Amino acid sequence: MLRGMRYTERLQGRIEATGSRLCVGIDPRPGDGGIEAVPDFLRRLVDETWEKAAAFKPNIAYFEAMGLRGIEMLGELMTAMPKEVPVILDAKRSDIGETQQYYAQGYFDHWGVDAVTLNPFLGYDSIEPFLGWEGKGVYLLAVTSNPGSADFQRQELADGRSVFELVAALGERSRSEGRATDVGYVVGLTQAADVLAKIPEAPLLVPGLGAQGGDLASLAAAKRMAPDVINVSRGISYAGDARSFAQRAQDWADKIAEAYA
Ligand SMILES: O=c1ccn([C@@H]2O[C@H](COP(=O)(O)O)[C@@H](O)[C@H]2O)c(=O)[nH]1
Repeated sequence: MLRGMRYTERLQGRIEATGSRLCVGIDPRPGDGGIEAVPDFLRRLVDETWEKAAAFKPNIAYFEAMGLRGIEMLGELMTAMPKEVPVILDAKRSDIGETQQYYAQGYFDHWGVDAVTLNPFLGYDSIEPFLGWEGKGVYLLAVTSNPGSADFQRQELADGRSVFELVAALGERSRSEGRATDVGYVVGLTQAADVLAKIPEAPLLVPGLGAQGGDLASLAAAKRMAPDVINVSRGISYAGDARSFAQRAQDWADKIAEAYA
């Protein structure tokens, strides 16, 4: 990382350098080869896609599911990552501030990830331990891509705002306090249509393209300028067609670029 650069500046630089807003999701599912075939899968996925990737997003769940060897593999993956490509660890962490300090230290300091997803349900003091890290970013879950986002996140309050706008207010607070860490939001593409206009300028991590059937039309209509990245996991790793990882990544990157043109 260049000294003094904020996370979103670095991400914007990567988007401009590649012309791509594709975030390559890394969610390994051991197949017939078992767990020991996973490192080779990870190596091929990264080698074939990094030049087209604005970011990588390993989801920690898939590594934890492989036990201690899986955590070791995530460590090896972090060591092997091309330094040009920001890594967003999808961990969706949430706890009291005292404990969150240790997650922040682990992910930012020891593992060296550039950004992490957080669940904001415990409120501002729970995200604060992540906010003092120069060059780092957090993405707060605002409107997730699953149908259950209607249960809380999209509920309307008495003053007409939606709950996800309270999440956006946490990021605004962090900005107004001049915190070192950049705050963005997770907005599922499957739920994005009415949401984007209410979070116009913040950087978004947008999952839901590919296997979940999200439609890029809502992003195209929003004419967004922020350094958003759009995640595709299964649509690259497990599309079940004859294309290589590289071809699939290029195809998604092109479609996303068209939506942002
Ligand atoms: O709202 C959310 C938040 C996170 N995810 C994660 O993104 C990927 C999506 O995988 P696909 O295979 O491209 O569907 C996965 O890691 C999810 O846990 C999400 O889908 N929605």
